[in-house]
Amino acid sequence: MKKALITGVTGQDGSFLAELLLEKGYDVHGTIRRSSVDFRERIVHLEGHERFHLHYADLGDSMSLIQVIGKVRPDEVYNLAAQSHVQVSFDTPEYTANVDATGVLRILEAVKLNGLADSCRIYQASTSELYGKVEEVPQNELTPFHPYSPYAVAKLYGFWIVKEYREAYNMFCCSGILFNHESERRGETFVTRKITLAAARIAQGKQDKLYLGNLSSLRDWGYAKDYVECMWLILQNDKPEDFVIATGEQHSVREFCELAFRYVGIELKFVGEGADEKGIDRATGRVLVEVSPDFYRPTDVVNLWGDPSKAKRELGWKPQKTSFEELVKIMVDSDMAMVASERAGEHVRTNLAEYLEKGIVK
Ligand SMILES: C[C@H]1O[C@H](OP(=O)(O)OP(=O)(O)OC[C@H]2O[C@@H](n3cnc4c(=O)[nH]c(N)nc43)[C@H](O)[C@@H]2O)[C@@H](O)[C@@H](O)C1=O
Repeated sequence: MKKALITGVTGQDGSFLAELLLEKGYDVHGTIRRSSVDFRERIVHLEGHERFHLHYADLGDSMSLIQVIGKVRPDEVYNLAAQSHVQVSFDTPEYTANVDATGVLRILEAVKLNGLADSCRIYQASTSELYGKVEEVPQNELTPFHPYSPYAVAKLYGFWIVKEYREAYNMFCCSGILFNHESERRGETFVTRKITLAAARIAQGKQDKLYLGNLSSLRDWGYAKDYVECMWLILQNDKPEDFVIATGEQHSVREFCELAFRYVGIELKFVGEGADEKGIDRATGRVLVEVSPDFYRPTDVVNLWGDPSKAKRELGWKPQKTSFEELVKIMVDSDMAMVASERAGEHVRTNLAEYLEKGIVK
């Protein structure tokens, strides 16, 4: 039985990957951080599974990583833990560098120090943010990087240190350069989930308005559940290599918004430009979407569009298994049900949604 260790198992990708690896018969170990609030919501259904195990560890703490890797002795490590919010990285740049850059080095060294350099395969969660202020469209594995946020600069170190350990020590370590990938489990402060949650709340009379930043920003959005399959495929490949994972399709934040509101029965019309742009309900004339400069970033990445040809060709991966339209529908349906339900924990989300609405949390 193969053993996998997933850092960041409580996140969107970690939880989907844990499910996939359990289905494939792996013994799955995940690392969690101590927190006074419970953030195990996405994995609570896996707890109690005989092949699912949790350990305390932190990417900022070498000793914890050396210990957990020494104890588990995994065949595969998936390093998905990160401070993953780009806007937050402008407020916490040093923390972001510690976790997203040096944290990757700590994982590599922990594997090496435990004598697993020849046997353990390592997947590093890299990102389309490396392309940042893009130098070509669409972006593939040969496109030059131009990171454009503290998050992206930290992730660039992660990418290069993985490449370095592969070449210097012959380790099987690879980066998946994943473009934006979303789902019903996406954190509520990323733009897609912020929109689907707000659309559901507005449709059910629980929120008045949605405040967003740059509506013209373009992204290549895929379904996270499809993308974790590719993480696994990258580690099953004959040789360690880096891959772009994307759908090959591009949409704006505005388009995402229009579609999400359409699914809850509201047709939006966008009028105005820049910070004055508004999304108006065609039926009632109510302004439902407004732009708030609070959500502008000091430097923003505005034109991401991935070319997944290499992953298709060499891994047999199928992009767009779930289409853009299906993705938005999955997220809206889930949020409509969640907002309508009175289930435990709802109050926590309600408060967060109110904070989002007021711009207290980005
Ligand atoms: C691949 C990459 O994907 C994610 O990073 P991200 O692309 O920054 O994701 P996001 O959903 O925060 O922003 C997308 C775009 O949407 C614009 N935008 C407008 N209005 C709001 C707004 O109100 N909130 C947010 N969050 N963004 C907004 C914002 O300015 C940006 O241009 C992370 O998983 C990251 O870890 C990662 O690696």
